[in-house]
Amino acid sequence: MNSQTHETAGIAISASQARDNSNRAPMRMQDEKIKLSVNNLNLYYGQDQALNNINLQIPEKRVTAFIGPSGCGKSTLLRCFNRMNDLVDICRIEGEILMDGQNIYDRNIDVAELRRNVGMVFQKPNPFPKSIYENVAYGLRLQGVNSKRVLDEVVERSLRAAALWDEVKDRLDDNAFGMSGGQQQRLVIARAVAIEPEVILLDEPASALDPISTLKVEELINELKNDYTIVIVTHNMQQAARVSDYTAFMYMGDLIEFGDTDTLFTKPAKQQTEDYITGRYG
Ligand SMILES: Nc1ncnc2c1ncn2[C@@H]1O[C@H](COP(=O)(O)OP(=O)(O)OP(=O)(O)O)[C@@H](O)[C@H]1O
Repeated sequence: MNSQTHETAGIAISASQARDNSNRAPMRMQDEKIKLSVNNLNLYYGQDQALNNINLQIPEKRVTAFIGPSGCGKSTLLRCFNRMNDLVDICRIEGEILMDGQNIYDRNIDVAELRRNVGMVFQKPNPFPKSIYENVAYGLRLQGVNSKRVLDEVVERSLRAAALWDEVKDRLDDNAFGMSGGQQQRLVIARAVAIEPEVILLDEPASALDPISTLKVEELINELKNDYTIVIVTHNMQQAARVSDYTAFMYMGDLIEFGDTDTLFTKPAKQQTEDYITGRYG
């Protein structure tokens, strides 16, 4: 063990244990198909620059985590992938983000269509004040799907995908507000999955949940990556080590280091990454 690995031993053990438990093959970026490619991205809120020349490639059907201290730009970068920042008047973007080779910031991009392909789940579960069934069916109804047979199928499939079906199948007509916080968060994930996006963005999806619900959401993320490209923002480094295949460490709007999660946590290339994962700041 070299000195760097020694110094990061606390996290290194958690990361490797987490990976031992998950049967994941070692990840190599050169073997991956790239889903999202961030090229020379600068983002400003008014006069303040929040992202500085970010270059990053997000592999398909893998989990990529963004970590870093509060205010470093993790959520801002995440929100670039479904153009949520368009809703902030003072926000301005330079550079490009390619999804399957197409710049999502091109003038002719249909942003509503983009957001159907890039679903998003927030920190606080936000079900609609409707039944469990109608929460999941919502996106399809918006698309004009009214066939009960189709909706029934999609609702069941999505709730199964979100590991929630067995818990709620006998109370689909109950209001979603009667569910626990952890169930609500899985319901919101089912709602996102129902419209079959290609990418799912998760912004601290477990930070408002108890440890058991957190574990369920983490297990769910591990399942979902079979079908979806997942990008997750988390404050919790053990969580990043447990759920992600690749990790990006950000600091003050810069992408400091990006790599496969094992390497980043056990042999970080940059001193700043090592300082952060060993708890020296943040
Ligand atoms: N809507 C906004 N208007 C102006 N500035 C913003 C806006 N949203 C974020 N910022 C600023 O951009 C910077 C990055 O914020 P961001 O929320 O992306 O960081 P973060 O790493 O996700 O933080 P946290 O972990 O605390 O959620 C911060 O300085 C923040 O104050």
